[in-house]
Amino acid sequence: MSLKVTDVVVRRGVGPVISGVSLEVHQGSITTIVGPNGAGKTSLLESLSGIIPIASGGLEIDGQEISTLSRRQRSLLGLKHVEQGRMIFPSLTVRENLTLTARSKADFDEAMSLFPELEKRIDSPTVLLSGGEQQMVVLARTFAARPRYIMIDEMSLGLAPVVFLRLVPVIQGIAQSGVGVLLVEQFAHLALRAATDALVVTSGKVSYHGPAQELLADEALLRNAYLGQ
Ligand SMILES: Nc1ncnc2c1ncn2[C@@H]1O[C@H](COP(=O)(O)OP(=O)(O)OP(=O)(O)O)[C@@H](O)[C@H]1O
Repeated sequence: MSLKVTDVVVRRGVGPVISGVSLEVHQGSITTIVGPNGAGKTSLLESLSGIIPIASGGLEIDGQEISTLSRRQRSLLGLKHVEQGRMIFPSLTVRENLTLTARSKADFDEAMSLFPELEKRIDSPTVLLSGGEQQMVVLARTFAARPRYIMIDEMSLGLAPVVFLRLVPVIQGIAQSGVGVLLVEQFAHLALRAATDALVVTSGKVSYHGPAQELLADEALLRNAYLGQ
């Protein structure tokens, strides 16, 4: 079972921003995508979830071709995208945010169990929560919808590394429950340490796809991943 991307091309404006990217995310694994600014990481995730079109190439979820399906149809098949910025409903409480996506009490309870520290805030409007807690709500709400694959874009934006560190074991817990995770993260070292696989995207192309530990161990490759040099 996997999310399989084959030779995907994405155009924005005049030219391609993704030029033939292939990757595969297996259930229960975490793939971290790194690459310099403007490499096309966000555009890639946006094309996979259906925010922008895939110009050519294939996208399969557990063997089913979905590249021509709408964003909503892809989501219903279990492909969820946590976009940049905290997508919470600020006036709703933590409980209400989760109720929007959980289809059963069991799903609700399992999502809450990811973040015991949210229990005491469960009836607070999410606007009153810290940035880190708000991201916990975003993750819990997404997990409550029983995804098969989750793509997470720059979850740490505006957060201190130490706050992001608290989110890492939760993302690993989500993967251990059988979800395939695709992570784009500015704190690349932290995100690579949490990952099984790594993908380096430079100028819209894959320049490395392999074990995350191997990338972490290769100084030159990692420098290239950050700077595109
Ligand atoms: N809405 C848009 N319209 C047209 N071009 C865009 C748009 N958003 C991004 N681009 C262009 O697409 C290319 C890839 O950008 P993208 O944001 O996907 O890269 P990124 O790797 O996520 O970068 P960053 O790490 O800086 O967020 C860039 O050249 C960017 O200028």
